[in-house]
Amino acid sequence: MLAQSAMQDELESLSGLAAPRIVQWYPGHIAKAERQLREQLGMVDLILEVIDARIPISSRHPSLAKWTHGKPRVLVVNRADMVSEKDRSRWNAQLAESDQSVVWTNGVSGTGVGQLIKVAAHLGEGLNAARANRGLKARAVRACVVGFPNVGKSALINRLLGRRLADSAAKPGVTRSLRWMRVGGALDLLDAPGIIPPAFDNQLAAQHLAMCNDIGEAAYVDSLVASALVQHLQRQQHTSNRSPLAILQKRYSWNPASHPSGEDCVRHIADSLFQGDLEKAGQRLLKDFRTGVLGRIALEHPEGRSR
Ligand SMILES: Nc1nc2c(ncn2[C@@H]2O[C@H](COP(=O)(O)OP(=O)(O)OP(=O)(O)O)[C@@H](O)[C@H]2O)c(=O)[nH]1
Repeated sequence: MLAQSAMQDELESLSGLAAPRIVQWYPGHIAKAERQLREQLGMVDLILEVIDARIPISSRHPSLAKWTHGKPRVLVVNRADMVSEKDRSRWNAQLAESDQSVVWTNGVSGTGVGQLIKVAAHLGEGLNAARANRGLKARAVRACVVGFPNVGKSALINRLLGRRLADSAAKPGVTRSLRWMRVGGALDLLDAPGIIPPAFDNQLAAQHLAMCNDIGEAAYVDSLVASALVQHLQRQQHTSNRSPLAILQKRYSWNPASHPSGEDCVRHIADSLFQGDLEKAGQRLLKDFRTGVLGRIALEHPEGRSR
């Protein structure tokens, strides 16, 4: 799978962080959805694997390659608007080395969706050429949209359909059942609920998913995840006055010289805005990150280092 070694490097390089513990639940409806999805995969021609541009390593489902048995997969890197152009081109260079087609999208504005339809149509032509050779009639290409919760699958499907059919909301676990939808005459789409592995062996990947709110039904302490996020940003060594840390300092009058650690930062916000309530401070900080108030921030980089 793409960048597995980079994933190890990236995640190991974070091991110095104060590590919040992420306890993941694997509720019955997710287990059922995964079972149904795996049954449907036999009927599918093409996988549209949607990942989060901020965490292109941690948001790849570890079992997908095994389940899809060499079927063509398009890597749909959604939330392209949430990372910088520089980060996108660094990832592009790395992703170009894999044999998967890669399309960057924005599920809200629809940027990249036309390209995605073109790539799917092209793969569909190959499929129908093979069918014609076997004396079979041409048919719509069947594509399945797969990914972690909250990465933007439903938003993308609505963009592909050109109308709002799939429920899309800023919280994980909105899509609860599988259903087929038709895009024009040439593409059938299977919308699937977000899937997560039954357990997270790698707590650091789980932290990244928690920071981005892509983890589905999991339990974690917001203040600890927020504090790990601040420490992560501190390691990225931005220098500009529009860097995430500079925005944080200005927004919360936070002085890292007197309050140096991520935990100090959360505590400072708690004391100054929330009468010492660390959880409210953690939630505010995570919201700032997730809504882009702190700027465009990629948490994972292809070189295997956080920056
Ligand atoms: N900034 C930004 N937000 C996006 C993008 N794509 C989706 N979103 C937003 O992210 C939130 C989650 O999107 P959904 O489409 O519901 O995600 P999902 O993967 O279907 O979620 P589940 O139903 O939990 O599996 C919504 O508020 C979307 O508007 C994107 O490319 N950029």
